[in-house]
Amino acid sequence: MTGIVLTVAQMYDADRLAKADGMSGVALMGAAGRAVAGFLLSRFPHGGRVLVLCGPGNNGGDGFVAARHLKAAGWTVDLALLGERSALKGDAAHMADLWDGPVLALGPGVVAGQDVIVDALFGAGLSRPIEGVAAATLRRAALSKAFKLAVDMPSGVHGDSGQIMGESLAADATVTFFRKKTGHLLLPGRALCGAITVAHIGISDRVLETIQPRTTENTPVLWAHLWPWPKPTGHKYARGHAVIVSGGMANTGAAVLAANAALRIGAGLVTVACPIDALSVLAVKLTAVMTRPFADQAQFYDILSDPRKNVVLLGPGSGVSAETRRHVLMTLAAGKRVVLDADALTAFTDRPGELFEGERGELILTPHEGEFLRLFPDLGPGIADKVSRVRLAAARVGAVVLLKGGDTVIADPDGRAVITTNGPPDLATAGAGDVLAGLITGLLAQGMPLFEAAAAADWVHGAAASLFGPGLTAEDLPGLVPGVLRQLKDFS
Ligand SMILES: NC(=O)C1=CN([C@@H]2O[C@H](COP(=O)(O)OP(=O)(O)OC[C@H]3O[C@@H](n4cnc5c(N)ncnc54)[C@H](OP(=O)(O)O)[C@@H]3O)[C@@H](O)[C@H]2O)[C@@H](O)CC1
Ligand SMILES: [K+]
Repeated sequence: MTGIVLTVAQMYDADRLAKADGMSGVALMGAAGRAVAGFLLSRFPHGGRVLVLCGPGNNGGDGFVAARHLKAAGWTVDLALLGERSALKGDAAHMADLWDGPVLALGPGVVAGQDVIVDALFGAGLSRPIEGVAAATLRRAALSKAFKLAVDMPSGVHGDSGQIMGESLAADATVTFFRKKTGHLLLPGRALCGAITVAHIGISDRVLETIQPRTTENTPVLWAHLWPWPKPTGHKYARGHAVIVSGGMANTGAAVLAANAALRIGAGLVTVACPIDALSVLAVKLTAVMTRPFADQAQFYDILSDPRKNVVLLGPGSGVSAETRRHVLMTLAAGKRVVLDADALTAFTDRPGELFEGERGELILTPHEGEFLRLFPDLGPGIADKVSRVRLAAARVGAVVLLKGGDTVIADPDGRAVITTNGPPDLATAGAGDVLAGLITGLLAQGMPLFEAAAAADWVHGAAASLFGPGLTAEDLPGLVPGVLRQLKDFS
């Protein structure tokens, strides 16, 4: 059960189920606080001076535990609490009673040259924007050169959405418990967590059988077993035939990027279908990729009629037009596996229903945020976290939806979702989306299931970009794929 990510509500369920199974709240909190202290003891073996910022709930309770262990290990510990000590309840009150040092009143003045700041103000229970003295203290702490360790979540980051509520404190590292939460992986939250350690605090994995989480971090564990490695007995026709529809003469670049990517990731054959005027341009740019011109709809349909052509990518460079719309609808009706990107999505602005009606083959949509909002104007960022939004869209259209970004989310209509975290910022470059669409198309040609193909392609895209680093352009990406495939082959 690797890579599983929980919502805040699911984490509270895990807590409840662990307690029903005999774990005590004090034992859980004791383990959580010990894990925080343990992180610092191994990171700073010579000790130091630490400030522990404690909030009024159980996140603060973890802070009291960590403070006690650090003091016992010889650290100089300053501890500051938001609110009255007498207002603490339950396990947090118990842990505060075990703390035998002074308790300062929280305020900016408590930040005073410490080596480490432990942020145990708010975790899963953050319920409104941070204001007042808590916000002022976090702002002051942000100016400190101290190493900042967040307990569970950086305070101010919402555990589900990763959004900042009012104020926040960027951490150098975060210690969370049992499993990561979606807010650790979605932006901007992920950027505030630093390196994340998941500590085991005695909750059994068995609780997951009841909780049935549906979200995972995108790693090869999810899909490497389905990777379509070529077989010794195979031939190119067994590896599928992808069709990529190009735009006209002035818009061939996107299809070229996608076609090269599809071939690199292993599609047996790739044909770029193009308007007649684009043929001479494409013929110069493509060698292993075939070209096939069409003059009208009948000829376009003729290209689709070959049953060996099993997947079609439309959208990159195709133009937002009635013709693009017609091509999409014809391809869907032909029962092919279809990848829709860019203009093929925008062409259905205000009429997305047309995409989702009638009999059709398997479909995946790969919008960026703007394209997503054109198709699903009621599923904007304001309504829920990104995972929930994409999941709703996928269920509505009965298609896999991949919403791009630094925190790409992919959802299947059956409710599964993944969050991709390996893409470096260098991927924000022209044409990178065309390469991604091509990678997905190439895996679909080889018969990989849609959801896993999208996740695998997105991960390979991120890994390829990471191999290159700064200065990356989209043209570099297909050539980096073999290096990633070699790593994957060792893995699987
Ligand atoms: N689940 C588990 O298995 C385990 C969980 N553990 C730990 O428990 C943490 C969750 O604890 P929690 O539920 O007590 O929530 P927490 O984050 O302390 O905040 C709630 C308090 O803050 C207050 N408050 C909220 N927002 C506020 C604001 N903006 N400004 C001001 N106040 C605000 C809120 O007030 P209220 O909304 O009730 O008025 C309430 O008093 C979790 O992150 C982990 O660290 C571990 O011990 C191990 C096992
Ligand atoms: K915190």
